[in-house]
Amino acid sequence: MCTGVRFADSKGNLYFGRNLDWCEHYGEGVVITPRVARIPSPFLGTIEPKHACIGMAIIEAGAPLYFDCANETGLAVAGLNFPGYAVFAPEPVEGTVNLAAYEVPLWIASQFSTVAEVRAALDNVTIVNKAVNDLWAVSPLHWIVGDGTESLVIECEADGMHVYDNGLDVLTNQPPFPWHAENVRNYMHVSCEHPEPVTWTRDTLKAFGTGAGMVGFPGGYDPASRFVRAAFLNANYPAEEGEAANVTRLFRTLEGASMCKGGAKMTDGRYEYTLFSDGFSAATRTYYWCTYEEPARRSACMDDYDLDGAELLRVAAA
Ligand SMILES: C[C@H](CCC(=O)NCCS(=O)(=O)O)[C@H]1CC[C@H]2[C@@H]3[C@H](O)C[C@@H]4C[C@H](O)CC[C@]4(C)[C@H]3C[C@H](O)[C@]12C
Repeated sequence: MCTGVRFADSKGNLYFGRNLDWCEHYGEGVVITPRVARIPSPFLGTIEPKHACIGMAIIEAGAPLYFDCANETGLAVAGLNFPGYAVFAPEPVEGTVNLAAYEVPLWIASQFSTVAEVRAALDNVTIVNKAVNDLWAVSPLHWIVGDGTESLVIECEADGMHVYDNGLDVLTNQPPFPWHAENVRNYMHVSCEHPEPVTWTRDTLKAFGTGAGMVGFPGGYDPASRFVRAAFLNANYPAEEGEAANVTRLFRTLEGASMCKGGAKMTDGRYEYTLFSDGFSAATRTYYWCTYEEPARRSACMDDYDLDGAELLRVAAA
């Protein structure tokens, strides 16, 4: 499973991150796509970035296949698993902007600077069931896109593409986003406030202690439980000042929905767990990440690299 989260600081700077919950690595690393890079694209010919991007990716056939990425203007996107629901167009559709599913994050982050721009552009986009080559299958993903103001969700199903405004600023996995947005209503009673004593018949009931208002908060690793946890924490986390405190907020919120080995097995018997967490701060144009084995956060600031180059920069292994 995966979980994505977005929020902004008091100045409107985007903080956006995700957990990558899975059972194996793909050789991924932190990759910068500079502005002069020309990325081969099956339907567009090339993608010519308007904005430099940074994110977690593998590089295949000259293209950065981003799991998630962000750009220098403060727009970010993450792909999360959506199996059983994701259906992409079998063929490109003439007269539309045709994107292979693997290039959606790069296209969004390299071409746009706001969610509003992305929403408008998606009116004329077809996401095609096209693999980068014979080595990699098409992943059944949906995407969360965020900026300093808002976020949206893109889901392609058998009945076409859906673009949802996301008033909770989180995403997990299946079922589709509207189901999760309804399901959170089952948890409206969950509160971070300390409950006041109440009288039942002749007894006065007092809370055992802190957290009493959270009884009923779902603890599971299933997508619905993680969605509620991330949405609650994202909504209730107190506003913070400064980069360090906001990055801590991002990673602690993600940790609230993360998966530990031993909790959930995949159908093949392997444990699924949070291989890594990563995130972007638009305030400092810095990408942060940490892994399951090494929780100390590492970082790469876009300003420290040549964003006007033509070559993809693999900054670090995950
Ligand atoms: C497995 C990852 C999603 C994790 C997740 O959401 N798990 C949910 C588990 S469950 O089903 O809901 O049980 C996804 C997210 C991004 C994906 C990767 C990116 O799309 C980049 C390339 C794209 C290529 O087509 C396939 C390899 C790949 C390197 C993808 C492998 C895999 O599908 C990734 C890593």
